[in-house]
Amino acid sequence: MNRAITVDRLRAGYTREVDILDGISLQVQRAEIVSLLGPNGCGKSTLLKAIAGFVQPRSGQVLLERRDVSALPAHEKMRSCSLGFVPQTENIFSALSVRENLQIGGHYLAPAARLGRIERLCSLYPVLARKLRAPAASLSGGERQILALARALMPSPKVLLLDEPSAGLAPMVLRQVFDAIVEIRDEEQVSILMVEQNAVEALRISDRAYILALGAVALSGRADELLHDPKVRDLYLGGRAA
Ligand SMILES: Nc1ncnc2c1ncn2[C@@H]1O[C@H](COP(=O)(O)OP(=O)(O)OP(=O)(O)O)[C@@H](O)[C@H]1O
Repeated sequence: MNRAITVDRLRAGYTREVDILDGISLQVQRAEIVSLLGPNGCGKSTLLKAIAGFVQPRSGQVLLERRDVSALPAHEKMRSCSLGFVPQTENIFSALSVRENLQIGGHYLAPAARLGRIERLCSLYPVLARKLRAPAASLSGGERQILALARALMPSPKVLLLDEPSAGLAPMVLRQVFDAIVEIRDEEQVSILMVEQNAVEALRISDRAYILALGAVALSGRADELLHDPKVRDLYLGGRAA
C-alpha cells in the first residue's frame, strides 16, 4: 500500500512551555478514510493543523507521500503537496455564491481546468449544481459542509484533512455529508484524515481510526474492530454499539 500521510513522533504546541502533541505517530494509506477520535481538548484539531502546517512541529516529522514536509508552511503544502484542509468553522465565504466559492478553491488552476473541476464536482454533488448562483449564506448546514468539501476538492488534492465535518448537523444530514466523503474517496482515491466527535458514525465510514488521549495515541485499529470492542464502546463511544 502507498502511504499518503506519515506522522512520526510529532511534538507541537502553541507556547514554548506546553506540548499539546506529545510524540504522536500515525499513518494514512492511499484512499483510506481514517478517523481521529478522543475527548475534548486531547489535541485532535492541533494534530490536523500541525499536518497542514498551521502549527509548526517542535520535533518529529510529517511526510506526505514519503516527502518530508515538516517545515513547509500551509500555503506551500496546499500548493505543491496536493493537500486539502477543511477547518471546522469559517470554511466557506458566506457572502459569495456557491460558484464563486468553488472558483476561489481552484484559484491556482487555469480557467479551463477550473471550469472542468466545477462541472465534475457539480455532477458528484448535484445539490451544488442546483444552487450554483445562490449565495452560500442561503445554504442549509449540510449543504454548506458539502460546499466546504467541494471547495477543498477543487485542486484535486490527494490528501484531505477534515475537522469535524458533521459539527452541528442533525443525524440525517450528517449521513449525507459522510456519504459525500465516501463518494470522493471512491471516485478520486483521495486519502482522508478526519477529526470527529460523532465517533460511532465516523467509525462506520472509516477504514481505521486513532483514539487520542492527552496528546498521544491511546488506541488504534480497524474501524469495525473498534466499533465492536466493549472497552472502546464504554470508554469512547458513550456505551453505543455498532
Ligand atoms: N490557538 C491556540 N492557542 C493556545 N492553545 C490552544 C489553541 N488551540 C487549542 N489550544 C489548546 O490545545 C489543546 C488541544 O486543543 P484541540 O483543539 O487540538 O483539541 P481537540 O481534541 O480538537 O478538542 P475538541 O474535540 O474540543 O475540538 C486544548 O487544551 C486547547 O485549549
